[in-house]
Amino acid sequence: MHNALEVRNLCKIYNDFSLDSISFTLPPGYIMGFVGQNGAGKTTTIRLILNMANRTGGEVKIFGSDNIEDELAVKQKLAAVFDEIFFVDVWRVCEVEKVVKGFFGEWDSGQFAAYLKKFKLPSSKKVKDLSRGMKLKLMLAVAMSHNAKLLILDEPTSGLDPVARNELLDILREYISDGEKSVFFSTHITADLEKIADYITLIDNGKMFFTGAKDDLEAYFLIVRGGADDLTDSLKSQLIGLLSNTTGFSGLLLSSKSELLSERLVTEVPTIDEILVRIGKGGMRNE
Ligand SMILES: Nc1ncnc2c1ncn2[C@@H]1O[C@H](COP(=O)(O)OP(=O)(O)OP(=O)(O)O)[C@@H](O)[C@H]1O
Repeated sequence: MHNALEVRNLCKIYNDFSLDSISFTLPPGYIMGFVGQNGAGKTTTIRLILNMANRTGGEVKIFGSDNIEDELAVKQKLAAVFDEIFFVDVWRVCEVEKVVKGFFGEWDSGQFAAYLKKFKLPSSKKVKDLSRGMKLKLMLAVAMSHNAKLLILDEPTSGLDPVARNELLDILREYISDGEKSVFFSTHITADLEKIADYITLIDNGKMFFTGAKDDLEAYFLIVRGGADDLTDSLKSQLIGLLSNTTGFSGLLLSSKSELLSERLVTEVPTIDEILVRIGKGGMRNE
């Protein structure tokens, strides 16, 4: 069986930013969270996957098909939802279907009506009069009503209240429950990753930092704490997000570098939040 999404050595060069050899694999039936600081290159990666920007190098396969050579076939298999709504303000909810269904080969009217009902979307309201959460639900209803096998979402939960966020996570979990569909979503909200992501890909300043199962991410790093005298030069050069003062230090270390640790140091398993915060502070980079 093909992977839902395979990204290999994806590169994009802008004047002042390079996306450098991004690679990851998402199997069918799973959810992958895509994380990294502001400006890390998440939206750029998503735009390249969707062939909305020209890549400098690398390849993208969606259910085994190339995203450029087989673009038409690939587009029927995927659905994307961005932060901004692309429906015209004056359309009523009930009119959206008439306009969008022509774009998709396998539009399912019954499914769309079921989502409108489930999401409690008032069919007579105009798009401009919907709340942010309602607009997002409307975009999701469209995205999930044409039998797409891969749903790609760019920061879907940002700006939603906790109740709407939880609802969305439930919707995504239900969406993949048949084992054939997959979700790839970028986010800054680590609680969402903890709740629903099976896999995580973490990029930093356009470079790969980690990709793999969520549980492996936490095993991939250690938080190291020790007294000021225990901070050797070799350890210091490998620590990410080092915080130090006259009494001691703490930092993030790749578990594979644990040979640098002495018995006097204390180690802890970091949360995803801690990993992101430490990476944000800088230090050693995965070259
Ligand atoms: N069309 C473009 N032309 C030039 N530079 C661009 C273009 N699009 C994005 N960039 C640059 O690429 C870098 C990565 O931007 P991108 O939007 O991919 O980051 P991001 O990880 O999605 O950030 P955020 O979390 O803030 O949404 C930024 O430095 C941005 O200025």
